[in-house]
Amino acid sequence: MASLEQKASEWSGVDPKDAVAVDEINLFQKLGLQTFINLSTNFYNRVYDDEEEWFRSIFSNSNKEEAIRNQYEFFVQRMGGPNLYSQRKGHTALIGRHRTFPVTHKAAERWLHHMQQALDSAADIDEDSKTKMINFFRHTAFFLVAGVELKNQNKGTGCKNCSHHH
Ligand code: HEM
Repeated sequence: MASLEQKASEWSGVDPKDAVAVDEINLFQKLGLQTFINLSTNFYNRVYDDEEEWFRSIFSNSNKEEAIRNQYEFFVQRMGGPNLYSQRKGHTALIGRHRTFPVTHKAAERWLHHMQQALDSAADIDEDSKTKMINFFRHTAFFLVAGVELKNQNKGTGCKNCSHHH
C-alpha cells in the first residue's frame, strides 16, 4: 500500500526534496513574524470572501481571527521560528485536526489557489522563499487529502498509528 508520503508526492506533483526545501534556510529569520501574519491574513481574507460557496462554507464554523492566528503560528513554528503553535495548542496533529473537514482533491486545489494569490500579492516575500513555501504547501495539502481519507476509512477500526503521522 502506498504511504501517505508517496501519495502526497504523486498527487501534488511535488518532489519530496522540493517539499522540504523550506528547511534549507530559516524562513522565519529571513522574513520575520509580521510577514507571516500578513500572509495568513491575506489568505483567510480570500477564503472568507470566496465566491465559491462550497469552499467558503468549509470555514463557516471557524472564527476568522482565530484561523489566521492558528495558521501563522503553525507556519512560524514549521519554518524555523518559536513554537508558538504548540505552546498554545499542543501537538500539531494536522491530519487529526482536519478530519472533520471535507479535505478533497478539489478542496486542496482551491486552498492552494488562494494561497498562491496571497503569495503573489506579498511584496514582503522574495521569489525564492515563495517557491519554497508553495512547494511545501502543495505537498502538505495533498498529504492531508491522503491522511484524512485514510483516517476516515479506518473510522471505528482503531488505527492506533494514525495519530503519529504528523
Ligand atoms: C487541503 C485543503 C485544506 C482545507 C480544506 C483546510 C481546512 C481547514 C479548516 C476548515 C480549518 C479550521 C480553521 C481554524 O479554525 O483554524 C483548518 C485549520 C488549519 N489548517 Fe487547514 N485546510 C487545508 C489545508 C491546509 C494546509 C496545506 C495546511 C498547512 C500547510 C493547513 C494548516 C492548518 C492549520 C495549522 C490549522 C489550524 C488547526 C487548529 O489549530 O485547529 N491546512 N484547515
